[in-house]
Amino acid sequence: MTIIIDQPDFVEVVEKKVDAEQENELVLDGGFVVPESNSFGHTFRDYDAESDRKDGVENFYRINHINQTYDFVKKMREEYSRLNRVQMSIWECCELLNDVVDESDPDLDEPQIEHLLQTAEAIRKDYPNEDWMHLTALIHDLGKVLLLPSFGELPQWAVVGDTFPVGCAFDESIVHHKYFKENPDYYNPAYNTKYGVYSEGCGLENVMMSWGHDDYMYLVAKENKTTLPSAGLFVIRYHSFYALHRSDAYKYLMNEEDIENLKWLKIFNKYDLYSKSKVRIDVEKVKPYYLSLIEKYFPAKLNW
Ligand SMILES: O[C@H]1[C@H](O)[C@@H](O)[C@H](O)[C@@H](O)[C@H]1O
Ligand SMILES: [Fe+2]
Ligand SMILES: [Fe+2]
Repeated sequence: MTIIIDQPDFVEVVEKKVDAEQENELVLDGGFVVPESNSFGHTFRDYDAESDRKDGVENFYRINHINQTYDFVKKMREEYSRLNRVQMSIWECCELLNDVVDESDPDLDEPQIEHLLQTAEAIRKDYPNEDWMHLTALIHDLGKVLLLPSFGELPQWAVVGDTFPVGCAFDESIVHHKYFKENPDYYNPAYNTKYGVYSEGCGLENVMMSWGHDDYMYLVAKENKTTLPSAGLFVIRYHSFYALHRSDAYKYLMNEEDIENLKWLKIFNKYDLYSKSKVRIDVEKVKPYYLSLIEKYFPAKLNW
């Protein structure tokens, strides 16, 4: 059995069938083995597969699509740019994430810290010299702390799930697109055309994305003056933007720098998605390595 995975147009990414004993798996990036199914036995990101999680995930997207409006996002960005809630280190935040459950994810019901380490360790194996990618992977979902009381205890629909631009038409490729019909922006002529409030090649940094853990963590990293390269910040900020990195929608909003950074995002996504498994990482064993990266790229305490 083979599964079809969108091919990123990046030379280093290759997929090939492996030998008979691993016949259910695909090799990616010259080492990473892409499992055929998630821990529930379904193909990844199958939002229609019958499972215990299906209805909950669909209901999540219904509420998400109804409420993520241009005005809502604007308010949230203003509110959270103040970063006046908590002071803590990156590692402290990783530990906090253990208390978080993500209701949007059909592929994962493990504690979030497992997912962070599984993603980071998988990338580290295949890209040993790109330490900034290891750290990017470790922190990419930290913004999910928005669900916790000291960060405003936002509802799931305002924190997790795939993201998409607001202020222009919602692309058909977005998961459960039909629920946008209940979003007021869907009927607003200022926001419901191809470009909406944007223009061709304006650059994603000028586009407002639905509010959630991606944009929040990007703000935290940037405002606390991380020295991660621009590709790392891009990965954090757009890793849930599946319409772009999976379906090639909204490409006309990108500028040159976005096009470059998208190559890394496509690589990152394979690890973010397919490393979700029941294989546990020994946290204490890998902790010193990640602490050294945190020290290299971040201040000891950050404002959140
Ligand atoms: O359900 C998942 C989960 O919330 C991830 O953290 C996010 O990045 C994905 O885009 C989403 O599909
Ligand atoms: Fe995420
Ligand atoms: Fe993730």
